[in-house]
Formats: sequence, structure tokens, C-alpha cells
Amino acid sequence: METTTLSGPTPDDAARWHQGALYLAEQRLLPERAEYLRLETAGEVAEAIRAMVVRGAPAIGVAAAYGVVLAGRDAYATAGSSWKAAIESDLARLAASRPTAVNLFWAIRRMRDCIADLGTGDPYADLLTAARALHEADRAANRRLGDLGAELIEGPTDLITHCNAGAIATGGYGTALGVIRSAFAAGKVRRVFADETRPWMQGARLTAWELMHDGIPVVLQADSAAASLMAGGTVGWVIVGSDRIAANGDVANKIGTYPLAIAAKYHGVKVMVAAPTSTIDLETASGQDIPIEERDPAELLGCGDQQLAPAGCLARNPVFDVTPAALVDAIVTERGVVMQPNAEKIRALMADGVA
Ligand SMILES: CSC[C@H]1O[C@H](OP(=O)(O)O)[C@H](O)[C@@H]1O
Repeated sequence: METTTLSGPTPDDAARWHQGALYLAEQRLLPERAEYLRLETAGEVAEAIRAMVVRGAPAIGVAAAYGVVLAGRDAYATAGSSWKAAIESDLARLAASRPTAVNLFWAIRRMRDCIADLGTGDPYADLLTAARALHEADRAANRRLGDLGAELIEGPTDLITHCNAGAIATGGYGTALGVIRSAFAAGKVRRVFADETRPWMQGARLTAWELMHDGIPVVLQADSAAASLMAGGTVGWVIVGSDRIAANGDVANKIGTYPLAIAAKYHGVKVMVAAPTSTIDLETASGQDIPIEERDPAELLGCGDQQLAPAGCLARNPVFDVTPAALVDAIVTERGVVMQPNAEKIRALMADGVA
């Protein structure tokens, strides 16, 4: 993988197909350097997902879809009319890249549906069309859910968001930040308090970058400062994204979301989870069934080049937690809003089976 001089990226064009290759915003370098990484194989895309070059549930799904395009091109080049058998190893590599965001598996399943409809000829053009459609559908879904979520907000009010559920974490516009963008445009946002989001700092590095890019008033805070802010009575909503919503409405999201929701409940602050229906997983019954990714403790023991803990210190680094549905006031999707979510309401939302 190499960085490239393709100009950009801005928050809304984090994934681009250009001259037969996938260009991904190198999110590990932001906000100091805005560069694309050029990827030409499915293996490179899988590694980019694992290493969090690209991160954010919908963005991971979009990247994987383009990874299937690269896999199809390589499979046909090596196996010709037997490409459908040859592609399987790359599909497995993409599926093994990260375990929690269901959008990864949803996107690969959608691309498998496309593969099933193809013959033994070169699949490249058809797979690229399918990946591009999936990408644009996610962007459109986020604009829709952004507007639906903004309608729930009585402003002007302060908002808290955690991690980065922005344009760069999706196919465009963002989920939690999509709601915030639409609410800001409607004059409903006084300030957005962005949790820095230890240890990977998606809030400090990416959410602050996105909101400042859009001229939306953002105030960075330590994750541990959120509860006392809510005690002050100026915060109307906590608005977050999600990596997987179980069939009963339990929500997996970035580590730190669960305590945020507990504090919100205590202080009478409402909690909104903004996610496309590709994040809802009816095959996962409840939050306890969601695989929670544990990443290298080194991400926690240091910060950039600085060693934080003594050499040899043990550490644990779960990077997601589960917020029970009972702590969620609204799940906002492109298909509609579920207030006080439960299994019956989630099933009703998904009943028309488009996702
Ligand atoms: C719009 S989904 C973003 C979602 O993904 C983040 O996790 P990660 O940065 O590890 O991919 C976080 O949970 C966000 O809410």
C-alpha cells in the first residue's frame, strides 16, 4: 500500500474508485495529514480494515465491497471461467479483518448476491457497479436518517457525541454526525461536545476535524468529562453511531458508549443511536451475542510515540461495549425511527426486508 498524491481527502470522499484502484483516506494520519492510500488487491483492503486505515462500520462495509471488486478482477485473471471458486479465499480474508461491525458481513453478503447472479465471464464491471451502488446507497441513507434524527431535536441545544460516526466513518455524510449536520442546518445545535475517545482518539482526531471543516461549533472534552457536563443541564441529547444493533435493540458501539448512556439516563439526557439498517443484525439475538473486538494493548499503553505506562504493565483493550436497549431513547435509521427500542419494534422496522 502506498500513499498517493490524489488531492484530498475531505470528510465526504474518504473512499474513491479511481483508475482501477481503491483510494482510502489514511485515517491514522488525520488530522495532521490528509492523504489517500492506493489499494489494488483484496488483501490490501483487508489489511487496511484490520489496521484501521479505514474504520467506522459503514465505511468498512463500503471498503469491503470495493475489495470484492479487486478480488473478482484477480480471480478472473488467474482462474478465468473458474473465478467464482478462486475468489473465495479473498472473500474470507475480507471477512476476517474485524469482527464487530456487522456492515462488513452485510456488504460481503450483498456482493455475494451479485456474484451468484453472474456467469463465468469477467465479473469486473458488474462487481464495480454493485460496489458503487452500495456506496451511494449508504450515503443516501445517511442523509435520510440525518434529517429524521434532526427532527427529534428541540433546539438550540448542546449535544454530546462519542468516537467518530461521521462522513469519514461511512459512505458519506455520517450517521451521528449526519444527524448533527442536519440539526445544525436547522439551527438546532448550540455546541457539539466531542469525546476525545481513548485510546484511538477518533473524537479528537476525526470528529473535531469533520465538524471544524463544516463550521459546526465543536468543543473537545475528555471522555470522563461528559457526565459532569450533563449534570449542568445544557445537554439535550447524546448522539452516537453503532457497529451492530442486535435484534432486541441492544447497541454495540465504541468503548465508552455504555457509561455515557448510564450517565445520560441518570441526568435525563436523551440517547440517540443513528445507523443505517445495514447495521441492524436480526441474526444476533441480543447484545451479549455480539463479538467484541479486543485490540493490541499497545494501543492503550502508549499515545503516539509516548509510552504512558511502565514497561511490562498489563492492559486490556476492548474497543466496543454494549448499551442495553433500555438505555436508548431512539434508534434512527433511513427506514424510520424506533423510539424506546425493543425486539418487536426492531422486527417491525425491518419487516419490509430491504436491508
Ligand atoms: C458510523 S459507525 C462508526 C462507529 O465505528 C467506530 O468504531 P471504529 O472506529 O473502531 O471502527 C465507532 O464505534 C463508531 O461509532
